[in-house]
Amino acid sequence: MLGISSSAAAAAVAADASLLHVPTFTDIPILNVSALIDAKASDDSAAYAKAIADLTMAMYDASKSVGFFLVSGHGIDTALIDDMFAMARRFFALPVDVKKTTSVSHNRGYMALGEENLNSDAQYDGDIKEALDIGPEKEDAPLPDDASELDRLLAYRLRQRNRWLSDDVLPGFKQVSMKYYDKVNELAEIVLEVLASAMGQSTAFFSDRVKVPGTMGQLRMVRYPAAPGMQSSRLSCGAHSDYGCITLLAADTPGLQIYLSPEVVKRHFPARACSDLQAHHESIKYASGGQPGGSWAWVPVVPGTFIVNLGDMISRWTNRTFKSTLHRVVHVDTDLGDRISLPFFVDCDFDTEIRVLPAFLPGSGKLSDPKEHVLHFPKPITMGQHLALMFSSTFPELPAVRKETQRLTPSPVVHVTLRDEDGQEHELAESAGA
Ligand SMILES: O=C(O)CCC(=O)C(=O)O
Ligand SMILES: [Fe+2]
Repeated sequence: MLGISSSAAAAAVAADASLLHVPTFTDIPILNVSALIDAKASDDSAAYAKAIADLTMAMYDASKSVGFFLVSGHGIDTALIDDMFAMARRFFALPVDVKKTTSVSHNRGYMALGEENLNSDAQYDGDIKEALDIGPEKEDAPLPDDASELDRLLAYRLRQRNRWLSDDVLPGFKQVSMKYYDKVNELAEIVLEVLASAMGQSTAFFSDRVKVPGTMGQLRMVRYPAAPGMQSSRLSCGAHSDYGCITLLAADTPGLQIYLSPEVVKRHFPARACSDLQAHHESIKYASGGQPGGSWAWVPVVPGTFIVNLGDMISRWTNRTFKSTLHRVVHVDTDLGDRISLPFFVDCDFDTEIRVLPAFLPGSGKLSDPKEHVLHFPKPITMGQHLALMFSSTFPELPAVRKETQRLTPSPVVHVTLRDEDGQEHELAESAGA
């Protein structure tokens, strides 16, 4: 199904029309990874090298232009994906009190409607969604003795063990969830090998930064009730960029919108459509490098594909050459029922240092954009520092984490050097999380 159904027009009577009248991004890049999966399964190193080489340029282009693409040929059984959606629906149909018994801490367990606000600058209240977060079931890697205080805080706050309902309440839920987790995690590893190659690195770049394989994924099940009267001041999911490396999303109902840059709008939409587009001048923050003058666009639901997007860490490693694109969810169409989506977020270990790669340094880097003269992130940051800063802004009731993060991150403000066309340097200060 592409875009939004016609009955959304009726809902638009009540909803803020500018949220709905955006084009559908039918040209979204598609990467077929089946040859790569076959090469890995048969341990054929020549076929593996060829498959990586064949996908590298497409990944580079998709990452540089939109930071969003579809992955097809992924080999994950449709029946498993369908089971996961059906299980998620059954979970959300349970009474809130029962769902709440799985709540552990942020990023694990149940999160009630309105609890998270992904754009607290623009939304007066939390996202119109409820969710369940699941981490790896394998025993988390114990923290090393010399783990920093910040690592300990994050492990405690964000990475607790899953708490399951008893099997009588929801038979098979844990089994299906973990099977799905493992399969999507395997796919994530494959996509990250291609992404590493597009970043000019060895294909093991990301796996080298996860000490215990499979421990840095987070499966989220989300239910968005249709909200016909939706306004831009409160969305199903507020505009945000993802914080980590990549997200693999399964969705069977439209609702996801991404913010396309003016260049992508010009390239993909005819001039007439262009002039009709809404220009959204929201405050654009995070590492997305979003600019006013672009447009929101629906991401089409294409059966048999995962929607993949890059997170802030990739934007940092590549000095914003690869995009960590703003996105949001708008679900007003009651005829479509509740919207269920299954994002799978993949990070690296908390102590991973993110420093702009030499290949992406402005001026000298062989993969950098020749038009780019600014080093956006002159100071490295660790994955953990970035996550802590982001979570403390999206969960307003986490003042303790915010305070602790500020205490444990001695210099959250970094200085950015801007070079103008005459070669003059200008110093600006920015938050390390931005
Ligand atoms: O549900 C969706 O389509 C996207 C959700 C999302 O962007 C997120 O949870 O980070
Ligand atoms: Fe997201």
